[in-house]
Amino acid sequence: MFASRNAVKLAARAFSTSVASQSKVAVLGAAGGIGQPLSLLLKANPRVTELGLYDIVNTPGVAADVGHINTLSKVEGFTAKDQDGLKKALQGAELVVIPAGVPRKPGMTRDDLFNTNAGIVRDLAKACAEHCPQAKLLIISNPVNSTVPIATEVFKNAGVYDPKKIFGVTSLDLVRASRFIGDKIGKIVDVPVIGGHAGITIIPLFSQVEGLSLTTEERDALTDRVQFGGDEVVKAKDGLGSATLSMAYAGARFADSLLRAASGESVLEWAFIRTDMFKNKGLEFFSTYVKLDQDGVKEILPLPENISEYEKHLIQKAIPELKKSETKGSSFVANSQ
Ligand SMILES: NC(=O)C1=CN([C@@H]2O[C@H](COP(=O)(O)OP(=O)(O)OC[C@H]3O[C@@H](n4cnc5c(N)ncnc54)[C@H](O)[C@@H]3O)[C@@H](O)[C@H]2O)C=CC1
Ligand SMILES: O=C([O-])CC(=O)C(=O)O
Repeated sequence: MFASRNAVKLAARAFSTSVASQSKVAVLGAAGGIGQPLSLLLKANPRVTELGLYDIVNTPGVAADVGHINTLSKVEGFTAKDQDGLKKALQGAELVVIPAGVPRKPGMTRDDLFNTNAGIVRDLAKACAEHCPQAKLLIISNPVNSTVPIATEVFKNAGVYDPKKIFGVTSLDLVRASRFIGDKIGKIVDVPVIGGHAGITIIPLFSQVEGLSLTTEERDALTDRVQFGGDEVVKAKDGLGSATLSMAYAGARFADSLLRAASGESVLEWAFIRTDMFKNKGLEFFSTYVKLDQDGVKEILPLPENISEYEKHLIQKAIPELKKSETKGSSFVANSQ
């Protein structure tokens, strides 16, 4: 009893303490492997005043369970069977987090999920554009490098697109990079990760970690581990899906950053967003360093000037891959009009 009360306090303390006036967060895919622990962490966040949980199945149980946690936020769960369930989950949302869709099995790439997840994200984005066009969208569903362009095209078609408000969540890459370096140096430091969220498009910037010295072999091995960290979990889960708990942690952290920014704090984050940074290469989306405010992205910061030659080379290799995924996503929406 005492332990569980402390656990809630500890979870609440993991987030910042002053509470914004009203912050409804909707989770689409709330009954899934990520959706459940993410809903739990959001319920423990004192900044969240209301949770709208939506999934095609099983959401009432998740809502009832999470709803017993003794923070003051209201929790409602809806399924596809409920009349206007999706609309009710979305109305009034400040943030919509989307982990809906299928996860990988061993041997698959994230792009292999496109055929199933593209349509799911397109349809959920349509509902967001209709019922909460001002909300910030946090897209977790893979392949992120394509699902963010998909949501963007949907919002453009609906005439409500604001590039400051659509985010691909790449926070898990930062969490992993920080963890793997932590193992080496014995303390937890931030490691910037830029690019995208699939294999070689994931680019950790170890050059930006103050005082870190890596041999070429260590740098190559750590870069590879961050780029293919998702595969490590897929393999270990052996057919039962991909990262869920670490993703929920990373997603809750990113949501908290946006809620803090919404309440007036100046917040710096890394996210996959619309940017002109590589416009000359025809690329529209890239994960990079952003300042957040109450409207979402306030400013996109330039890449650090002192990134290494090795990291510059990784960026050049990632750009064509990113471009391919981006075009695949936007063409999907254009062809499914
Ligand atoms: N961005 C990132 O760093 C990461 C992304 N992912 C991705 O997140 C997604 C979800 O992964 P898991 O939670 O493990 O999968 P899961 O299969 O456990 O859960 C997905 C949930 O989505 C629901 N769903 C399916 N269609 C829906 C719809 N139209 N509307 C609402 N809900 C719907 C399902 O009923 C299920 O409950 C996958 O695409 C996975 O690849 C996973 C880990 C990290
Ligand atoms: O690997 C996957 O399919 C899930 C994911 O995006 C990750 O864990 O980074």
